[in-house]
Amino acid sequence: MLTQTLNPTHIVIDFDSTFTKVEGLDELAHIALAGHNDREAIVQQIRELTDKGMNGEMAFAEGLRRRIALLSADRSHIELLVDYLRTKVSDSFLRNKTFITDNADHIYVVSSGFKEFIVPIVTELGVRADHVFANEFVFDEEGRIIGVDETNVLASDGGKIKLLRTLNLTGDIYVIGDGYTDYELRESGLANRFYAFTENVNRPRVVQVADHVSGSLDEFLYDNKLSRSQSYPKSRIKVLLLENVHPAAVRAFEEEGFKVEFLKGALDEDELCERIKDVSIIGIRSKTQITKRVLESANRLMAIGAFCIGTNQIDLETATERGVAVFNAPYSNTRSVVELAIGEMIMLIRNIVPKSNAMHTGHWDKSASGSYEIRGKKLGMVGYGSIGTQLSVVAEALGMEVYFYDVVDKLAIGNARKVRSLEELLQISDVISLHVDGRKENTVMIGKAEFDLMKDGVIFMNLSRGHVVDIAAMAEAIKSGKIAGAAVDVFPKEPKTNNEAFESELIGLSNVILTPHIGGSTEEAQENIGYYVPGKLLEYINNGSTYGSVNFPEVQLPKLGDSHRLLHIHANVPGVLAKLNSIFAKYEINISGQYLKTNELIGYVIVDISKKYSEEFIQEIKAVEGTIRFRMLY
Ligand SMILES: NC(=O)c1ccc[n+]([C@@H]2O[C@H](COP(=O)([O-])OP(=O)(O)OC[C@H]3O[C@@H](n4cnc5c(N)ncnc54)[C@H](O)[C@@H]3O)[C@@H](O)[C@H]2O)c1
Ligand SMILES: O=C(O)CC[C@@H](O)C(=O)O
Repeated sequence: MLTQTLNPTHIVIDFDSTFTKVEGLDELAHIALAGHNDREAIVQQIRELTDKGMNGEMAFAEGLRRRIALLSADRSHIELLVDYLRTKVSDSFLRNKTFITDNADHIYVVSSGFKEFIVPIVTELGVRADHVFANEFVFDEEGRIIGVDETNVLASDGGKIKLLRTLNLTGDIYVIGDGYTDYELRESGLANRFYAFTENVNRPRVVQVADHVSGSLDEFLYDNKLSRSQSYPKSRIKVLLLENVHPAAVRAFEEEGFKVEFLKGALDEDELCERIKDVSIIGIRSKTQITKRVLESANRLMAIGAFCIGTNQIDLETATERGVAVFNAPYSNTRSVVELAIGEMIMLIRNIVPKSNAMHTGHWDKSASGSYEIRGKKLGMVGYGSIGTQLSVVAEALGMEVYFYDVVDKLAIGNARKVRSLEELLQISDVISLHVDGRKENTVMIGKAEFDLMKDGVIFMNLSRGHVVDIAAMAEAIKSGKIAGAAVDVFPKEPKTNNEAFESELIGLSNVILTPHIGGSTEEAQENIGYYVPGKLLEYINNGSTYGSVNFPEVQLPKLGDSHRLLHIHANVPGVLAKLNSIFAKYEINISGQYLKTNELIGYVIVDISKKYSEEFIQEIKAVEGTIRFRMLY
């Protein structure tokens, strides 16, 4: 196994806000004061006293007595508190119950809280009752709390230090806690290390003096190479979400225990190179350019989520070569783009935009001249992918004759007709709509020559990618009357945020609808994407599955059973699998499942193995020539 045993190290763990997410005494007050007029004010007073004590800003004993005096609780409230605390055990402690149980002889809970509610909670997770050291309440005959057992050293200032001294533990002592009194054990010289525990609360003063900061128990166990529930602590996985992705995405990653940073806008290349250094997952939309330089700065990047359809903003080749998996949302906003395209073509063919603008300046221009129905008109689509095919169906339902040109031989839906060349499509269409992907080769695929081929008075729409059209040529075609109406949603240069100005030669031209790249920006689409993309990324991170990836060989893996999963990404050169297999044979590794998929650039091998293996075995796997990235899951 890759893990060491705890022996002869002892772990001393705090209870309130460490073992559980909350402060027991604060919660007891909340329960006991139910129905009391000043409940919130009193609980707040107790919280402030707790915080002062935890931050080392008030003598502990004084704070404790003042809190008890405010309490008004009895035994029945303690029972309710215990039930409540059962639901508030810190997630990482719950996950690592096996570790706690297996190492119970070396684990101590030392708390300034009270045994009456601590013992029932921690023993359920495997802590020995005789390893719990905490205060005890004094009750009156009716069971009301009237004080603290003053003979207990933990009721006095420096109580944790006095207590630990009496334990006479031999071997190293590591303290895990969120409060200053936990740090004092280290300061006193009794403990060797202090780990500031920040899963529930982050106290800057405590973090500042800590030897280490642990965002979860898994982090502590990982740092000390101890057996744990997570192969790599999720609290160390940093997710950077840019471009105002839907809050559902933030929630999905936070619920998973990842560290999430959220920005409304995009970042330029220099900023991104700096910010991406310690990021494991990045989420972007269409504006963030993930260039080769950005990828080379990304030391820990495992996956990119494009919260949109297009992935042309990502250097996919470099991402693949560096073993970074890319996922997008291929259908989540398709319908939104289609609906906008339909609405716009009707507005344009009816010449509504100049008429509406005139009305806003007080001009009434009632006339049918230059206004048409879309029924019976020829719609020519360039690109017959997800959006093209969906638009084809809706346009046909509105009575249009649909034609399309695609570089790939696509099956026509309904009565849509395939044409053999772009030129032919441009020549026959009354309405032309671009729905090609953003590959580099499509740069300026529509320029002066293509506009010249179009019918006079054509309606032209681009809701695909900005670089596909020569904007100067388009502006000329509008001014000359070749184009009678145009809708443009995407531009060669788009502002990074809503605060940046938009500049274009199309500004001010008649019967032109300009929209700020919002074809896919509906509440429905953004919410769909906000769930879909994190789902894909989490499947990859947690399970290794790459189904739906735009650059990785696709594998849909079964859930990890009672084994460890080894994920090996390597350059697609002959012989890697054979080398890996020879290492498995050499170390007599028991394999329960093996999967391999390759694409032009990389191979992706997934092997489920029994939990018994050595560090040397792992090192040898990592050293196989051609290895790009390696990780373990369990
Ligand atoms: N405006 C927006 O907010 C918005 C929203 C979603 C998607 N998009 C963009 O719309 C475009 C289409 O999206 P999709 O989901 O339908 O993509 P898709 O990949 O399903 O379809 C693109 C189609 O274009 C074809 N194609 C590529 N180059 C071509 C060329 N030169 N000539 C003819 N056909 C060509 C492809 O073969 C493919 O069938 C993409 O660029 C996408 O980024 C924009
Ligand atoms: O939301 C975006 O930024 C991009 C929308 C669209 O262009 C896409 O590719 O899905």
